[in-house]
Amino acid sequence: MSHLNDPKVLIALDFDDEEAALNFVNQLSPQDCRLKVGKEMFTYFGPEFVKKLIAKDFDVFLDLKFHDIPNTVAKAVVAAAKMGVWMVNVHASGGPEMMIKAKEALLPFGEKAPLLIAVTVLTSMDADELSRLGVTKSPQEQVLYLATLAKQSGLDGVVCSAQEASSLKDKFGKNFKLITPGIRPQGSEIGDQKRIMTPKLALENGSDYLVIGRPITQAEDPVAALAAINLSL
Ligand SMILES: O=c1ccn([C@@H]2O[C@H](COP(=O)(O)O)[C@@H](O)[C@H]2O)c(=O)[nH]1
Repeated sequence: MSHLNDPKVLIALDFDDEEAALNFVNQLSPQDCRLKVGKEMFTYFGPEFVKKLIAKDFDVFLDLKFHDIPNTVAKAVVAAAKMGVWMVNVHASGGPEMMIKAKEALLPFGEKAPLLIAVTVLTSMDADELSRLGVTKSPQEQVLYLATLAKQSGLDGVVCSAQEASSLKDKFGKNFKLITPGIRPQGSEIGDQKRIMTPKLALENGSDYLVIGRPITQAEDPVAALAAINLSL
């Protein structure tokens, strides 16, 4: 279900221990955050774990970043929709045909279809890393290029960094959702993220949802860390 107060923080539940993750989740309210399940937890604990979170009334973003041939990706997003997730994603670099097929596959779910989002350029990548892939555009230009393909393919929004959010909001309007990982409250460890921003600035820049993992889950008091972030917004 979608909550009336539309919590902005999507907590990245990157745990290798299901009990520890559920102990943490049991201290949270769906009014204060949504939850993201990514490749680590899904690979360990699968759809049953996702269903446990949904049963606790949380909106779940299934962050599996599908990238495959159109038929396979379309079937995978249908499986996600049947699980009841709120949001699911694919890689924009899988191409327009793949994105269009995925969107079409969700049509039978009507209003219950999850939001379908395309990953543009990972927030762990900077210009150097992109150039190692043979991409000579800047991260900003490449994000804009892939976001344009996603928008033209009928997707609901993109994953990008908050550094690109204001230009994407200006170009695509308020209904095209911008999901931004690489969020780092002042003073927190940057880790492997390259294109970062604080939670407050990210929202001011046009982010719709802030994906935050380690600054919350690795904090001494994760519940207090979430509360402090929500208060700062
Ligand atoms: O471009 C992307 C896409 C996805 N992610 C995911 O978000 C979280 C970020 O966690 P932190 O601990 O806050 O760095 C993580 O699950 C990634 O897989 C991303 O970081 N960047």
